[in-house]
Amino acid sequence: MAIALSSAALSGKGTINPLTRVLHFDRNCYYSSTPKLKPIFSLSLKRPRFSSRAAATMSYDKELAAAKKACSLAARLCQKVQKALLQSDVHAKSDKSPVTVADYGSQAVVSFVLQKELSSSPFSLVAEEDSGDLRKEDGQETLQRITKLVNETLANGGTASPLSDQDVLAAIDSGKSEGGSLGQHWVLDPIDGTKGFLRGDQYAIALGLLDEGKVVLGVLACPNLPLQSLACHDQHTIQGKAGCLFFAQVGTGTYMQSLDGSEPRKVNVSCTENPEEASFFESYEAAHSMHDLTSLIAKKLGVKAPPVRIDSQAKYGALSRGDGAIYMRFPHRGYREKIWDHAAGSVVVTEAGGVVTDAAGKPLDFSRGRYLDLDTGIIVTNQKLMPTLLNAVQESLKEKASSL
Ligand SMILES: Nc1ncnc2c1ncn2[C@@H]1O[C@H](COP(=O)(O)O)[C@@H](O)[C@H]1OP(=O)(O)O
Ligand SMILES: [Mg+2]
Ligand SMILES: [Mg+2]
Ligand SMILES: [Mg+2]
Repeated sequence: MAIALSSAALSGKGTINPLTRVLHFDRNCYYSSTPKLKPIFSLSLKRPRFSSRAAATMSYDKELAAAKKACSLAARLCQKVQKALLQSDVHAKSDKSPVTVADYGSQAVVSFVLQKELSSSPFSLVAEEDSGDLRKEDGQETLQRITKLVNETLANGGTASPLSDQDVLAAIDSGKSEGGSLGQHWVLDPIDGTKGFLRGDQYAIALGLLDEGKVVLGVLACPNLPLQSLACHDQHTIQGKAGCLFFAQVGTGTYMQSLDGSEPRKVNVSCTENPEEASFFESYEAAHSMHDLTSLIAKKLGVKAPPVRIDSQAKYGALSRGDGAIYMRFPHRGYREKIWDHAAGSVVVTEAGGVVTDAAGKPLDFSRGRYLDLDTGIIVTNQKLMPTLLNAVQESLKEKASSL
């Protein structure tokens, strides 16, 4: 099927801009049985701590409900800021302050809501932002804007007593945990895809929970992601509603609902086995992932469709519902991946039947602190395609290295 997508279409707006790209998507089909792993990569789907699906379901229900509430409220805050940003003039768009306000505001809201909803449990949060700049003299005006925004958002969510500037700083700074392999730690990217946020395109509020170093639940709020599959859009389709909330709990599958609260539906990754029919996602920003390398891999695989380039962990969400079949991410030399950029996304995809590994085929290890210690890149696809993808990745990396 040939379809056309524009950055405007992907961002949930109704116009097609001159950057419209023609894309081919595989037909969506879904896993119905427990996926089996091929031995080429050393992944374990064992779920320690749980002896049954029921036990897994019971274990994190309360945490999941709190995480969904926190991310939905933070998404409202971000939407409000992005709307104001897009209505402002061109000069204001290159100003970084709106995204700063939304980043801090989102982190404060998530932190506050989790602590309030789960007040009887110890709280540890590994989050991207800290309040250092807001505590400086020239940060006071920004802090006041953030506090106002946070209070407006929480009042809409039913919290009556307003927070002070100091409460907001404390909520942001509770994200300083180092994580690790012991106990439970929340992992938050308050706005993942800041570039997309500023452009008016895709971004996500990404929240995961680690238990003994494993991601046991994840929530991805994607305010600009269309509810309909990206594979269903064409040039002539009027853009439908946008705003998706993906959530997954280990052992129970992945679900998606609209951010304004529709009934959740179970989602599954694409089951295509033929790489020629597969489409692949990658970063919109060439500075975040090597587009030349992914194009070499795609050529080797025989992928016919051009890449679908979108920002943020919205890629994991879209992949979990089968909008495309592959996600490849190869940051430039020297970049260190952080756990908050993949924790929520990885559990959303794996619970939908997908596999997430580094370029050597190893599972991502979230137990080593704030950074992921991995080999070269991150690749994501369904169980059947992974061995083929891994081969193509490793051959392409060798070719690239020998051509240098
Ligand atoms: N130089 C870089 N290389 C790779 N990723 C980056 C780089 N700079 C920022 N990022 C992070 O990449 C992620 C989004 O990438 P993409 O949209 O391309 O998938 C975000 O987490 C973004 O951080 P941030 O959360 O601050 O936006
Ligand atoms: Mg990020
Ligand atoms: Mg971020
Ligand atoms: Mg950032």
